[in-house]
Amino acid sequence: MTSFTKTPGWLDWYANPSKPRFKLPVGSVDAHCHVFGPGDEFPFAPERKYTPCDASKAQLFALRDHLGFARNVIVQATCHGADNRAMVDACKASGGKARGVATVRRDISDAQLQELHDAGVRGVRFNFVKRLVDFTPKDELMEIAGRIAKLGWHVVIYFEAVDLPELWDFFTSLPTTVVVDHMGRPDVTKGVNSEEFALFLKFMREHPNVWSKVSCPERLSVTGPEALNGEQNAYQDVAPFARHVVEQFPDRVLWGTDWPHPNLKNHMPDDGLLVDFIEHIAPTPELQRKLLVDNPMRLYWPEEVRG
Ligand SMILES: O=C(O)c1cc(C(=O)O)oc(=O)c1
Repeated sequence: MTSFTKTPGWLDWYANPSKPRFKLPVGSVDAHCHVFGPGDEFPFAPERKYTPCDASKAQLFALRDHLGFARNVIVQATCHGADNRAMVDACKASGGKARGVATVRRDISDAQLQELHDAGVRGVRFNFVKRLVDFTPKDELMEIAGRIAKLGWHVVIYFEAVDLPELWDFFTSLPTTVVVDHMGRPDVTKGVNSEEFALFLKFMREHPNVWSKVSCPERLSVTGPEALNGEQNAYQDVAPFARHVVEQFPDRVLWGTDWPHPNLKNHMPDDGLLVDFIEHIAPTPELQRKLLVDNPMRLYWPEEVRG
């Protein structure tokens, strides 16, 4: 029995997901997923903004195998704050099949950074979504970015589209590869030709060090239909956004399930059907291979990539 009480209304991850119809390329990477606790083993952080259900490494690895992925990139979830133990434990237990993205504070020592590196961490996450984290001063983040750059790591940024103008100067002065979570959370009701999305595309076009995860249609969608009950055309309002980014920047996109899908309010998607969504955003075998294999391998397992 866990000693934590979930946030009221919390939706647990979908049990018994379907087998995807879409056949993932060999060596595909789920490049955005999390572990939650288990809370009794790896307590959630006191400063967290939500308390989730447990989602263990064994459950993540079972999902990986069921869906047909070869590897995972485990991103530190905000409910664990800067306590990376659950994520690090999962990376170490994966037998080299998982790499990690950590959250660190400026007081982390060089030796601790090296320990994270040895466990498989290759990036840090800076979060600007106000419902998830308290504000961290930009000079602190820049100092961290300078230190992790020396390890060859990158910075993952999570923000809402409306905040991009204010964050632009900070983002464009980061000294590393910069990976945007969930396409910078566009408001899909504004349409793919909106000024807001144009700014995001400009951000990527003018800065070749910026990559994007084309993930989380279930989070961004307003009209669905939801990836449930065998739906093969889920999230039609999000697909044009993701497809646009994939086609414009085929060598700088990543895809992930976002399992166990923190903070969804309306529904919990069937992860098998989420995988089927990939064909709608990366319509050719070449785009699929880049999105799911070549790009994540280059970023997270460069030592295994020849040339
Ligand atoms: O939109 C979210 O609620 C969310 C939260 C987290 C996290 O708490 O780390 O991560 C995500 O990728 C998305």
